[in-house]
Parts: sequence; structure tokens; C-alpha cells
Amino acid sequence: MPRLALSPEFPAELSALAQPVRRDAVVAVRRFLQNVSGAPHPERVRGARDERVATLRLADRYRGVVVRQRDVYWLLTVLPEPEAWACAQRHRFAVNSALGVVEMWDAAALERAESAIRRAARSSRARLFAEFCDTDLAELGVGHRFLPLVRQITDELTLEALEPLLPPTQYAPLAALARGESMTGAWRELENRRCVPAPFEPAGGAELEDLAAALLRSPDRAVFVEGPRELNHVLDAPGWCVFLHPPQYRLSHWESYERPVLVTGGAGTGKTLTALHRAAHLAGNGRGPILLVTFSQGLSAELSAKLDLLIEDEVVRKRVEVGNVDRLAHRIVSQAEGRPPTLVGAAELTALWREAESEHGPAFLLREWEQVILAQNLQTLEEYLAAPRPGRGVGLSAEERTGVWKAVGHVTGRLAERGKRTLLQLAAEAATLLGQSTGDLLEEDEPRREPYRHIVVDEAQDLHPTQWRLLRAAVPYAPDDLFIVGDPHQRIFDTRVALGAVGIDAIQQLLQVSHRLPQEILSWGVRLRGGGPADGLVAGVQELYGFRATRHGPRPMVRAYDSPEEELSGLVAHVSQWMEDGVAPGEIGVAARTPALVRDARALLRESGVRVTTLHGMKGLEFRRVAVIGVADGIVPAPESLTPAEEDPAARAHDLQRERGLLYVACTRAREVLYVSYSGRASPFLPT
Ligand SMILES: Nc1ncnc2c1ncn2[C@@H]1O[C@H](COP(=O)(O)OP(=O)(O)OP(=O)(O)O)[C@@H](O)[C@H]1O
Repeated sequence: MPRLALSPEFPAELSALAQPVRRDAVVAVRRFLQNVSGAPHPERVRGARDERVATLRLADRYRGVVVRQRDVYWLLTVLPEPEAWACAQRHRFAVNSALGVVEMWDAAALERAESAIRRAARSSRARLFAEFCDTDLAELGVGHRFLPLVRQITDELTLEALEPLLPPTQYAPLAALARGESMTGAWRELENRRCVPAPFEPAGGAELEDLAAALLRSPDRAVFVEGPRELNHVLDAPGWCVFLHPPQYRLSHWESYERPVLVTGGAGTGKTLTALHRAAHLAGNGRGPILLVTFSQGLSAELSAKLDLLIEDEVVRKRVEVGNVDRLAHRIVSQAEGRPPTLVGAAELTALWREAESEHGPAFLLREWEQVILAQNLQTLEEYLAAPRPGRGVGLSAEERTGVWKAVGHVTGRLAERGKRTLLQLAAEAATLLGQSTGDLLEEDEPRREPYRHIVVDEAQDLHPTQWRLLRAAVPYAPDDLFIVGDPHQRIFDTRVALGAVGIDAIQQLLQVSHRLPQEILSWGVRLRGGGPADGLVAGVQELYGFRATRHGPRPMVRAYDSPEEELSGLVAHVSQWMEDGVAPGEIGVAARTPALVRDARALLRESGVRVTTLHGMKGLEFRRVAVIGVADGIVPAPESLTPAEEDPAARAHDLQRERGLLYVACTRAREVLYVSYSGRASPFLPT
């Protein structure tokens, strides 16, 4: 029986074929896999640069290109016959000598580039890698086939021009050396291309010839399918279900982490996908129930649907509960009290703060309560008097603090009398309940402190310290207890907490390549965000430096209009054009800062079926094309959400940063096209 592996390009190319061709091709691949009569035979290709390459006739005038070694077949692509033969002739394959992963490159194109580089090198004595001997380069996996070419490279620009032609595992360490990094730095770059953590130590040349073993070390490039069911899954599921990029794969499939893990990374670097795959991986191991939490109910529904696609086995899928922290808190408190808790509304809460007759306003008091008192879980006035007040710009004397404490006492007292609570109070109570011996609560014979064996957290940047305490209490300290992903630059709420401060001593990992954004939107977005550091999650601050994309696309369109009416007409015209271009309504997202603008845009686009939401509502979503409207001075930042500078300048600076983050989040949802508009004066956040 042949062993069949598919490349990530194959399902995508197959689905682009006309339906009858696709159907025939699927049948042919299935027959080939099962080795039954009518299965296509591998046919050698005359003039192929690599003698292991063959083609399979998959449909009338269509062929698959395969690389064959013994009983293993790696199916790369499906193309009309002439193109399939040309593809088969052009490519070469090898095993990287440092990582043991598979490499593939267009040798015909590289040969042409090589002769041009040789000609150019004759007129220059400079050689980019002169200071590195062959042994150094070999240690970095630079293959003997590439070495003569590498020796001719005179400067960094020539190397950059070769990027699309070289296998990434060849280019990455060379680019690092060219940037002036040490051998260690170059090795680190190379290591980042590794999916499977086990080191590769070839004992002899045989391993470098073993393509099948190399494919097993390259799950980003090849997936083995055992039978028709698995084949269908690979062909039908979205690409991200099957193929992860090396850092995503490594992080999500790591056997076991001794300590909690925090993965940070810019917009579209695959944090959510990594979290989903980690949850699926843990579920597959079956060591106990898993909670996958995210910020909101809406996002948890999206995550749940994605997990359904990712995990086929129902039993395994049932091991993962998907939810948000508020719901978890609600459930724990309901179970303990025997009935659902009643929540207080925002207007009632504001009225209570007013009633407290403090010299400070309701907004100030609410922040002080949430950001200082609840955040640090302060239980007594003495604790409050001694507590630091990070992020609060106005100092409070002991007398003033006593006044605030009294106001908080008034509000919490009234709430208790009315049997009402805020969501954060609920989270705090749930954490306390879990901290007690909760045998009764969880209806267990054996008292235990937690309902989950693993917790995976998405959108971690916006969780409040109280919510972190709840999560910490909901999973015992053990290997693989917490796997957390987030991006401090996308924070859109007021909480900033270093995980260490809430008892989560996490190992930090970074994802740096955005697979959603084209470079043009990413660069513009980074300028919009201010490029400045963000704090929270990790101790200290985190920079956006080093964040990059792999694709190019059009630059964001920024359009100025004379009036709000014209701006809305402009929006409708653009959205209509996109739909005429063939973009499905579900692939278009429209966002604005204010509910009024959202209402107006919704009314105009009602028939179209596109999603229109607030900037907040864009969190965690993704669209092919995105329009953000009303990015005008006086709307973004929203004046009413800014603390007056005279009241608290530090809080105002935080507010501005949060508003910036909000716009950044909305703009970085676009996979292809970003359109931004305003009427009147542009928002001060827009890059010039
Ligand atoms: N391995 C992959 N295969 C296919 N597409 C991918 C892969 N990784 C990332 N992408 C693309 O990038 C998008 C972003 O992934 P994901 O939502 O996981 O990123 P994120 O880091 O959580 O983003 P954000 O923080 O901006 O919400 C995916 O929806 C997909 O389009």
C-alpha cells in the first residue's frame, strides 16, 4: 500500500478546479490511497531535475505532481498536464542537514538567477559571507547544492532578491548572518522553522536521503493520510485545521509545559489558531476536562464553531468546554447559591456612586474600585491605605482614601441589600468559592479545588486581575495548567496586569509573523498604534518591533469627505463595488466608534448582508475587506470616554492609548483591503 502525504497547496488547488475535474481527481486520489483497480500509476517525467518526481493522472488532462521514495508519495499539486510536467521538471527536493526537514525549490529559476549573480559577481570583490567558512554555513544547514551560489553573493540586496527562490530554511539563517547576527542568532532563526522539537542528529548520509522521515518532521509541509476519512478531512477542512506554520505548530503541539505558557504576538499571527490547536492537542491526550475561554460570549461562539471543525471525534470534542470568564463566574456562583445571581445595571450603579456623596465623581470612584481595590483584592481600609495605585495619576491622601473607601462601602452595602452584584464582584466571589473546599459545590465525593485539568485563554490582554484569580483558582498547579494567548497592543479595556502579580508565573513565547495582514496594512497599522510599547500580561513593556507579514497587498485607502452624508454615500459605493468584485457579504466588515454611526451605516447597508458593528465588536474577527468610518476628530478618540486631564492625567493617557488600540484592532481585521474614512478633520490617530 502506498503511504500518501499531501502538501498544503494540494487541497487549495483542488478546490479551485471546476467541479467535475475536482470530483474525478478526488476519486483518483482515493483509489491511489487504497491501491484499488483504476488507481493512477506514477509516471516518470522526462527531463526532471529530481529523479524522484513523477506525475499521477488525476482527471482528464489534469495531473498531480508527486515526489516518491519507496512506498511514500508526497502529492504536491494538481495542474493541467503541460503545467504539471513543467512543474515536475523544475523542482528539486532535499532534506535540510541541520533540522532534518524537507526542502523544495524551483531549481530552474534558481539556475537562471545563479548565472546572473555570477556575472554580476565578476565585477565586485565583495562577498557577503566571506567571513564564514563552509563548515559554519553547513552547521546552519546551508546545503552543498546552494553553497557555490551563496559564495557568489556580493551584498544584502542580492540575497533579498533570492528570498522567493530559496527554501525558507536556507534563506532564514543567511538573512540573519547578512543582518550582522552571530552564528547563534542565525541558528535561532533557523530553529524557528522547526515544527517538531526533537533535535536532528544525522549519524550519516542516509538520514539526509530519507525524504519520508523528513516529511514526518515537516507537518507544515506534509500531512500523511491513512484512509478515505482522513483524506476527506484534509481536503474539506479549512487549511488552518491541518497545516500550521512552524512556530504555531511547535507551541501548540509541545508535549508538556512545566509552567503556564503565555504566547504574545501581533494581529493575525495565529494566536487564536494556536490556542485552538493547543486545546485540541490536550483533548487528544485526554488527561482531563479543558476550558477554552475568551473574552466575550460572541467570541466564544466563534471559537466553539472553529473547534467543531478542528476536532472530528465527538468524544474528544466533548472534553473541551468553550466559554467566557463571566459565564464561568456566573455558573459557579449560581451552583453555590442555588439560584442565578442578579446583576446590577450600569445606570443603577452610577446612581449609587452619586448617592455616596464623595468629593470624587462616579467615573473616578468606579475606576478606583475596579482598578485598585478589586484588582488587588483589597479587603480592609488598612490594606487600601498601604496599597500602590498603578496607573492612577492623581495621588490620594490618607484622608481622601478613607473617603473613597467609605463610598465603596456605601455602594457595596447597597448592592448587598438589593441582592445585586457587578460582573467583577461575581468573578471575585467565584474565585473565593473555588478557593474553599468545594467538594459540595462541584458535587464531588472527594473535595477538590477545581473543575478543570487545563485552561486555554484567548484574548488575554483584556482580562481583569479578578478574572485571572478566578482562572487560577479553577485549575490546579500542574504541568499544562494554563496556556494563554494575547496581544497587549490590542487591549481595548482598562485592565493591565502582569500575570506574575496574579500568581501565574508564565514562560513567554512570541509569534512575529502576521498571516492575516498584507505588509502594507500592517505597517500602516503599526504607525497608527504609535509603535510605542504596551504594558500588561508580561512584566515590563512589549514593543511591536520585529512584527512582519509574508504578503503584499494594496495600501490602506484613507478618504476624506466634506459631510457625514457624503461619507456614508462613499461607504455604500465602496461596499457595492466590493460586492460587484465578487466578495461575499460575510467577508466584508464595517465598523464605527459610535452606536449612532453604526445605526446609520446599518440602515443603509441593511439589504447587503454585510456586518456592521462598533470598533469594540470587531475584536477577534476577520474579513477580506474592512471599512472603518467616522475616523474623525471628535469621534475617535471618543471624547466622553476620556478622563479629563485635570482630573487625572495618567488615566487620560491610558484612555488615549486604549482608544488608539481600539482603532488598531478594527483596522487589523482586514485580510485584503482596508478602507478608512472621515468627514471634517481627521482623527489625530491617523498616520499622516
Ligand atoms: N496556519 C495557518 N494556516 C492558514 N491561515 C492562517 C494560519 N495562521 C494564520 N492564518 C491566517 O491568519 C489569520 C489570523 O489567525 P488568528 O485569528 O489565529 O490570529 P490572531 O493572532 O489570534 O489574530 P488577532 O490577535 O488579530 O485576533 C487566520 O484567520 C488566517 O487567515
